[in-house]
Amino acid sequence: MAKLQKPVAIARTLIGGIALSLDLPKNYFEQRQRKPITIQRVLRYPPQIGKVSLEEIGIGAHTDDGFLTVLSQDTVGGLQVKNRAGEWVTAPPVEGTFIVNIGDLVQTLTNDRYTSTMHRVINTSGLERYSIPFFIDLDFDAVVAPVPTCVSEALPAKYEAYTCGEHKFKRFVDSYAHLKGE
Ligand SMILES: O=C(O)CCC(=O)C(=O)O
Ligand SMILES: [Fe+2]
Repeated sequence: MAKLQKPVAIARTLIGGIALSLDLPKNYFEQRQRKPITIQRVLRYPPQIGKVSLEEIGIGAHTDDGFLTVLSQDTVGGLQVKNRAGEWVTAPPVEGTFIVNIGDLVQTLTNDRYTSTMHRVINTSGLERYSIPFFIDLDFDAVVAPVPTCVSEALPAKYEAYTCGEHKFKRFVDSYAHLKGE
């Protein structure tokens, strides 16, 4: 439990900061996070040796489908992040720090002012890698649409409203080929 408290506290602080950065009250998102969907996972990446096909890497290129991800990784490395210029850059482990990814919900809420980070893991270190991502979303039925301060006549809303649960479900189905079309 103690281990979970740190990412939760970091996420809460950052979520307040994101609201303030958008000229919204600090607790703006908390009103939609009374019982937010949260998941913490432990991931193990076996080492990959030789020529690595992009279809068979540790975790393929994706964005996180929630609000924020607070990730701790061991010292092995392998996480890569796509920057705005479209280049893959490494996100090396830095002791005592967490990596924070912006998720899809923030991209919609901010009308693309903040974009969800494309990232992937390729573990060619020859060692096992472990990471522990903590995902925090909104309430299942929270409505997600661009917030008023990110919409103007010059910058109309780019997204139709959807619920957090709808988006998570859609992304879940999209990531498993056998569930599509059911
Ligand atoms: O293991 C990592 O560094 C990233 C994990 C990740 O991107 C995910 O679980 O969504
Ligand atoms: Fe991810």
